[in-house]
Amino acid sequence: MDKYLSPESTAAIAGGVLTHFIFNRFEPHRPLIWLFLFFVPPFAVAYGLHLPYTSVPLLALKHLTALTLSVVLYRISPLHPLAHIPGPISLKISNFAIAYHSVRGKRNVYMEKLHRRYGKIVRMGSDQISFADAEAAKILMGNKGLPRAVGYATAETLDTPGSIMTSYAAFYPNPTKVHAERRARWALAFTSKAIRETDQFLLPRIASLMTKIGEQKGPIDLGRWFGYFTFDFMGDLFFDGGFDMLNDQDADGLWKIIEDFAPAIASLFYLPWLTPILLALPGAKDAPVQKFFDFSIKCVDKRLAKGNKIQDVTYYIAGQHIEDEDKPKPPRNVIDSDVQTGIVGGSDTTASALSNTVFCLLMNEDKLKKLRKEIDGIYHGEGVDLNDSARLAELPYLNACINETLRVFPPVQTRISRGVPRGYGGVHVGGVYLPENTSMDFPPRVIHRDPEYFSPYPDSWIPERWLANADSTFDQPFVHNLEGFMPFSVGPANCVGRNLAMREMRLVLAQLVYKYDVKPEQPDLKVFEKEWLDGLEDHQILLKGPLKVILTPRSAASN
Ligand code: HEM
Repeated sequence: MDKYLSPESTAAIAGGVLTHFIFNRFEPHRPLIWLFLFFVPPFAVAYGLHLPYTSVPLLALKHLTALTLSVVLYRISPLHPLAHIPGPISLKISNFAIAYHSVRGKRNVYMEKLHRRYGKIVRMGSDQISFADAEAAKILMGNKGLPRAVGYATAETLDTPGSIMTSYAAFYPNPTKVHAERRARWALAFTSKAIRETDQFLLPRIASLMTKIGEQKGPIDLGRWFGYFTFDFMGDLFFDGGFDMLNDQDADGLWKIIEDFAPAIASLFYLPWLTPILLALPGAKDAPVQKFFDFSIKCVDKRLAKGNKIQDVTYYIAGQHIEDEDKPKPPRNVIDSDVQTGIVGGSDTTASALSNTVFCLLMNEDKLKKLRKEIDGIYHGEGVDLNDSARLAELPYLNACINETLRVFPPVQTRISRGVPRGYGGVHVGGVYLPENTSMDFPPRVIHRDPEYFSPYPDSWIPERWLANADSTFDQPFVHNLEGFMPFSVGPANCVGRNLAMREMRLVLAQLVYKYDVKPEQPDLKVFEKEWLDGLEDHQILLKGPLKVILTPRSAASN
């Protein structure tokens, strides 16, 4: 006992608790300050108590143990400001646990389980909660809501400060203003007229996709082809072309790079302090994310060299539309980070939605037939060109299939995030108090499958629930509350590419279903389903296993 209560032990333990207090109160972010706080106190104790310096390692061990224990006990204690939010102890102790689930890619399934157990609000980290409540989401992401969580600092490197995503994050002094400026430029690129004009790239890309998939011999991974298509289209949209994955099938291995960095980026979101440390390590320059940055910087170089004659998305986000010489234009690093956000955010999401829609149709042959009947009907009955986006937008069953996929398998599965900024003073919502520095995820997948918003069979893919008079087709009380549908998020920072994505998906699905008979390579649907669901990995980017299908061109007779 004496040993533990010796003056040096008492001083080391007090130092550990004091260090915890300093971390908690001032949140120092610089690794040098941490090193100072970890290792200087043991030296100070040795010096103050006239102990030999050989005692420092043991003192350091006691200091760090006391610090760790103090942190852990505080985080699970009733004194913690998030103590009123239920959740498993393993998650309360540290953000490492949720970061681990993010690396594994099963955060979606895990969060779903936790919400079923604990309710709409779950503590999932020392300063993190998951909030599966549509009303709260609407308030907290609305016009007077909160900015994005500090986790977006992960994307802040010297090369990429402040994309449209990160500019709206809680660590900026005035995120609302900074984001509104960025968003205004982006919005110009996504007006209805601008979207219509993208048909000049979109339609040839879809034609190429349809031809290429038809040319392949044997079963194909259709999800991969959707990825090539959406990526090429983003190249057209941002860089006046130049990506050619449909032709070279990703000879540069760019999809692989994105798949490689997704788990790391997803988990670092919960540990933003770790990013600068990792970036300082030797070899960081070879990290997959750095390769992606290098690639996109070269693309921006080439695009900017072409000047302001091309009115693509980069034209607006680079401020090439600003004629007044005196008005400031976005700096190059902002253009780079905006472009990076756009090409990943616009390609992976749409490819995921397309792949999941095809998967669901393959699992439900009757619904695939129904969709085909609708498409054949307008093509043969009305002579509608299947490039006519406006007409496709009116098709009830096509839209029902897409919406139902976005509901059951939203491409952004569990993390639309917001944070209460430091110094903001905390917020009250739906009877819950969220102190400052709280980060929260709104998980679309969990909200969309809540029977309070969609019922009956909220986990099942039933496009009929989106049709007029749907209530009469169900044998149980019918709920269809669009407040609980947010695949593109809500509020001033919702998805700017929503209408374009819907246009892409309608065109691709209509033409695919019209032109090809699609069957899963795996004849046993139970196995096919299991393999597909097991292969879905939620790393914010939704990674997918192969969607192996056999395509047969529909003969003129069967059309
Ligand atoms: C099915 C396809 C898509 C889905 C499900 C989707 C979903 C989302 C979600 C959930 C957000 C986060 C919003 C928030 O934090 O509140 C977002 C933001 C964003 N998306 Fe999409 N997206 C899709 C396609 C696209 C496309 C095609 C583009 C265009 C290139 C795009 C560009 C963006 C941008 C720039 C933001 C940031 C908006 C802002 O901060 O103001 N997305 N998207």
